[in-house]
Amino acid sequence: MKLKICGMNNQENTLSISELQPDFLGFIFWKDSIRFCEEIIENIPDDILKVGIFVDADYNDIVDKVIAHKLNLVQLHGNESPDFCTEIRKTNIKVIKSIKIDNELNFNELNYNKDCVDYFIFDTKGELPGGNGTTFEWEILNDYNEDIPFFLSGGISLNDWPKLEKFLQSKAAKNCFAIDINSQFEEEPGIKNKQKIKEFQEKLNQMR
Ligand SMILES: O=C(O)c1ccccc1N[C@@H]1O[C@H](COP(=O)(O)O)[C@@H](O)[C@H]1O
Repeated sequence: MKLKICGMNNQENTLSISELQPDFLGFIFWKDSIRFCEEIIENIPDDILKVGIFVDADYNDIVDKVIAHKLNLVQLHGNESPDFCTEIRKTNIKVIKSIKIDNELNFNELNYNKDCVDYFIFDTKGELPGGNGTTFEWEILNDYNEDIPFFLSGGISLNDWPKLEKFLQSKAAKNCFAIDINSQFEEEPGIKNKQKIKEFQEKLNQMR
């Protein structure tokens, strides 16, 4: 199971967390986020894939940031349409599309296919477009029958491990590609706690 650590915005902390060799590091380019990434983070090892997170951003803004930060993937975390995702994907960048989950989501209504997205990220619906710090009932993913792989996200913490381990062994996790962690592993917005992440990663690695 792959690991994505999201909301990095500090050079020193990012390099320190990079030593753990996560599969993905995420950088938030939505200005209203408390984790907004202003500076270009340098010297991240090439085998860690860099994900840029955008919320209803302009096409040109996304393309500019992809080039400036040498991003490998973009995570579209707003109300981006399937057509918009397809246009971004045509630039040869992989697209992760966020789907906000509450108890009413009907997966049959998902109108994104493999032409427009490479992955989904299932996150909890909340006041903010992302980073709300709350989990959703993962059992709802029993209703997900598409073959597009997904990142599981939304308020995941170290305390969730027993529940997460059970979920990952269940049928609902069949297409789960990665676990995405963010606010629950922070000392302050954008600054991640290395020890907590290490502990979580070790548990996850035992399942690989
Ligand atoms: O974290 C943010 O500030 C944020 C802002 C706008 C869009 C996305 C954002 N973060 C993403 O939300 C998920 C869930 O975060 P959390 O675990 O609930 O804190 C996170 O992984 C980011 O991909």
